[in-house]
Amino acid sequence: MNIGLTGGIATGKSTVSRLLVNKGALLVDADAIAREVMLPGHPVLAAVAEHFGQAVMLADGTLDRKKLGDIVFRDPSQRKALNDITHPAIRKELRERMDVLQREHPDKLVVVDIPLLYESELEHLFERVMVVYAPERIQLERLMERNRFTAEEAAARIRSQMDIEEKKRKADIVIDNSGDVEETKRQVDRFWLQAGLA
Ligand SMILES: CC(C)(COP(=O)(O)OP(=O)(O)OC[C@H]1O[C@@H](n2cnc3c(N)ncnc32)[C@H](O)[C@@H]1O)[C@@H](O)C(=O)NCCC(=O)NCCS
Ligand SMILES: Nc1ncnc2c1ncn2[C@@H]1O[C@H](COP(=O)(O)OP(=O)(O)OP(=O)(O)O)[C@@H](O)[C@H]1O
Repeated sequence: MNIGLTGGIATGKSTVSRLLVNKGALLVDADAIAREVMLPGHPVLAAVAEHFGQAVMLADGTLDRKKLGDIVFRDPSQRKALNDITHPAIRKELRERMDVLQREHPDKLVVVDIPLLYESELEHLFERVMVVYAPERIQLERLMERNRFTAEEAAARIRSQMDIEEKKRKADIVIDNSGDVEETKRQVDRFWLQAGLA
């Protein structure tokens, strides 16, 4: 069995995926793969440097993530360019890892955490989609706190994704993470029972 796990930036996807892993689920993490393809030596990083120029590279040959983020979260056409370069490789790796885990562990729940699942129209890959929800006000607060972003920087990132209310409407399963983590854990436990995984 598999689920796609999504939500908005900083709504709590990592928090919920950790709770699911603690219960025995296996995790594929798109953000982690996105970081791997940006490591020195990877052709995706070379293509990023080619498109955005040396200004987004640090002296040691690694990506200046802050600089690239400032560009792409401000400018939709540059964001599209980055997505066009990175997403095919991320998607391929994601599918491969998901297939291997499902083949090797047919009895386990495979959770695939993808921030841009709906934006990239990847619903068809999953039996069900779980959305981790928190209203935009809380999303903004947590994002500013965690990343030390200004309100403007945090809002630009939120605006670069589909509205969290729309994701909630599309979801097969909603985990509301606007309360404390204990409340979220209770919802995850309930899902686990209802899905027959206990
Ligand atoms: C622009 C980059 C370098 C900024 O790095 P930074 O360390 O500041 O952020 P990080 O990678 O931790 O991402 C944080 C969150 O931002 C959001 N986000 C990232 N990229 C995008 C994007 N292209 N569009 C919308 N939201 C995005 C996601 O919710 C993600 O969880 C980085 O996000 C990146 O390489 N993005 C392109 C790949 C991608 O789309 N990743 C997200 C989905 S797999
Ligand atoms: N229920 C909660 N109560 C208070 N803080 C929370 C709660 N859930 C998550 N947080 C905090 O909010 C921030 C965002 O959570 P988390 O990293 O799980 O979100 P995410 O959706 O995985 O983020 P991203 O989209 O950036 O990958 C973190 O600093 C986390 O510690």
